[in-house]
Amino acid sequence: VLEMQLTPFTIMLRAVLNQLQEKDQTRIFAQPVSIKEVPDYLEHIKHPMDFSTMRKRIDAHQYKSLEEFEDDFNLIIHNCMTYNSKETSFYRSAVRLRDHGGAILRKTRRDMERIG
Ligand SMILES: CCOC(=O)c1ccc2c(c1)NC(=O)[C@@H](C)N2
Repeated sequence: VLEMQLTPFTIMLRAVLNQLQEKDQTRIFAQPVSIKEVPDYLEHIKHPMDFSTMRKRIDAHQYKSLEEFEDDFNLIIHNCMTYNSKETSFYRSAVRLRDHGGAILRKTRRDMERIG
Protein backbone atom coordinates (compact mmCIF):
# COMPACT_ATOMS: atom_id res chain seq x y z
CA VAL A 1 0.00 0.00 0.00
CA LEU A 2 1.48 3.33 -0.98
CA GLU A 3 2.43 5.26 2.16
CA MET A 4 0.23 8.22 3.08
CA GLN A 5 2.66 11.07 2.49
CA LEU A 6 5.71 11.31 0.15
CA THR A 7 7.06 14.71 1.17
CA PRO A 8 10.35 15.98 -0.34
CA PHE A 9 11.88 15.68 3.16
CA THR A 10 10.87 12.00 3.42
CA ILE A 11 12.22 11.31 -0.07
CA MET A 12 15.50 13.05 0.80
CA LEU A 13 15.93 11.13 4.08
CA ARG A 14 15.42 7.81 2.26
CA ALA A 15 18.03 8.76 -0.33
CA VAL A 16 20.52 9.76 2.40
CA LEU A 17 19.83 6.54 4.33
CA ASN A 18 20.51 4.49 1.18
CA GLN A 19 23.81 6.34 0.63
CA LEU A 20 24.85 5.75 4.26
CA GLN A 21 23.89 2.08 4.07
CA GLU A 22 26.08 1.62 0.97
CA LYS A 23 29.02 2.25 3.33
CA ASP A 24 27.99 -0.80 5.39
CA GLN A 25 29.11 -3.39 2.85
CA THR A 26 29.07 -6.27 5.36
CA ARG A 27 25.58 -5.21 6.51
CA ILE A 28 26.45 -5.50 10.20
CA PHE A 29 24.37 -2.35 10.82
CA ALA A 30 21.39 -3.39 8.67
CA GLN A 31 19.26 -5.04 11.40
CA PRO A 32 19.01 -4.86 15.21
CA VAL A 33 21.84 -6.75 16.95
CA SER A 34 20.49 -10.25 17.58
CA ILE A 35 19.87 -10.88 21.30
CA LYS A 36 20.03 -14.62 20.52
CA GLU A 37 23.55 -14.17 19.07
CA VAL A 38 24.61 -11.51 21.59
CA PRO A 39 22.65 -12.30 24.82
CA ASP A 40 24.26 -9.59 26.99
CA TYR A 41 23.95 -6.81 24.40
CA LEU A 42 21.07 -4.97 26.12
CA GLU A 43 22.95 -4.95 29.45
CA HIS A 44 25.54 -2.68 27.81
CA ILE A 45 23.54 -0.83 25.13
CA LYS A 46 20.43 0.96 26.38
CA HIS A 47 19.36 2.52 23.06
CA PRO A 48 19.97 0.03 20.23
CA MET A 49 19.72 1.40 16.69
CA ASP A 50 20.14 0.03 13.16
CA PHE A 51 19.34 1.02 9.57
CA SER A 52 16.07 -0.97 9.37
CA THR A 53 14.74 0.86 12.43
CA MET A 54 15.77 4.21 10.92
CA ARG A 55 13.90 3.32 7.72
CA LYS A 56 10.76 2.57 9.74
CA ARG A 57 11.11 5.94 11.51
CA ILE A 58 11.41 7.74 8.16
CA ASP A 59 8.24 6.03 6.87
CA ALA A 60 6.44 6.91 10.13
CA HIS A 61 7.56 10.56 9.73
CA GLN A 62 9.24 10.44 13.14
CA TYR A 63 12.20 12.63 12.05
CA LYS A 64 11.32 16.32 12.26
CA SER A 65 14.79 17.49 11.23
CA LEU A 66 18.01 16.23 9.68
CA GLU A 67 19.60 16.56 13.14
CA GLU A 68 17.18 13.98 14.61
CA PHE A 69 18.04 11.62 11.72
CA GLU A 70 21.77 12.19 12.36
CA ASP A 71 21.29 11.46 16.07
CA ASP A 72 20.10 7.91 15.24
CA PHE A 73 22.93 7.41 12.73
CA ASN A 74 25.43 8.51 15.38
CA LEU A 75 23.75 6.11 17.84
CA ILE A 76 24.46 3.16 15.54
CA ILE A 77 28.14 4.13 15.50
CA HIS A 78 28.38 4.95 19.23
CA ASN A 79 26.71 1.66 20.25
CA CYS A 80 29.12 -0.35 18.10
CA MET A 81 32.22 1.47 19.40
CA THR A 82 30.96 1.04 22.98
CA TYR A 83 30.05 -2.66 22.86
CA ASN A 84 32.92 -3.90 20.65
CA SER A 85 36.54 -3.40 21.71
CA LYS A 86 38.95 -1.38 19.59
CA GLU A 87 40.74 -4.33 17.99
CA THR A 88 37.55 -5.88 16.55
CA SER A 89 36.51 -5.64 12.91
CA PHE A 90 33.10 -4.40 14.16
CA TYR A 91 34.77 -1.40 15.82
CA ARG A 92 36.83 -0.65 12.69
CA SER A 93 33.65 -0.86 10.57
CA ALA A 94 32.00 1.74 12.82
CA VAL A 95 34.97 4.10 12.37
CA ARG A 96 34.78 3.70 8.57
CA LEU A 97 31.00 4.25 8.60
CA ARG A 98 31.46 7.37 10.78
CA ASP A 99 34.06 8.83 8.42
CA HIS A 100 32.33 7.96 5.13
CA GLY A 101 28.89 8.82 6.53
CA GLY A 102 30.12 12.17 7.84
CA ALA A 103 31.04 13.28 4.32
CA ILE A 104 27.59 12.26 3.01
CA LEU A 105 25.82 14.17 5.80
CA ARG A 106 27.94 17.32 5.34
CA LYS A 107 27.01 17.38 1.64
CA THR A 108 23.35 16.77 2.53
CA ARG A 109 23.34 19.71 4.96
CA ARG A 110 24.92 21.98 2.32
CA ASP A 111 22.36 20.86 -0.29
CA MET A 112 19.48 21.54 2.14
CA GLU A 113 20.79 25.03 2.92
CA ARG A 114 21.11 25.77 -0.81
CA ILE A 115 17.61 24.44 -1.64
CA GLY A 116 16.21 26.19 1.45
C1 LIG B 1 25.59 -14.03 13.58
C2 LIG B 1 26.38 -13.37 14.69
O1 LIG B 1 26.09 -11.98 14.59
C3 LIG B 1 26.67 -11.19 15.55
O2 LIG B 1 27.24 -11.63 16.53
C4 LIG B 1 26.55 -9.76 15.31
C5 LIG B 1 25.91 -9.33 14.16
C6 LIG B 1 25.80 -7.98 13.90
C7 LIG B 1 26.33 -7.06 14.82
C8 LIG B 1 26.96 -7.51 15.99
C9 LIG B 1 27.06 -8.88 16.23
N1 LIG B 1 27.44 -6.60 16.88
C10 LIG B 1 27.36 -5.28 16.72
O3 LIG B 1 27.79 -4.49 17.54
C11 LIG B 1 26.75 -4.75 15.46
C12 LIG B 1 27.82 -3.98 14.75
N2 LIG B 1 26.23 -5.75 14.59
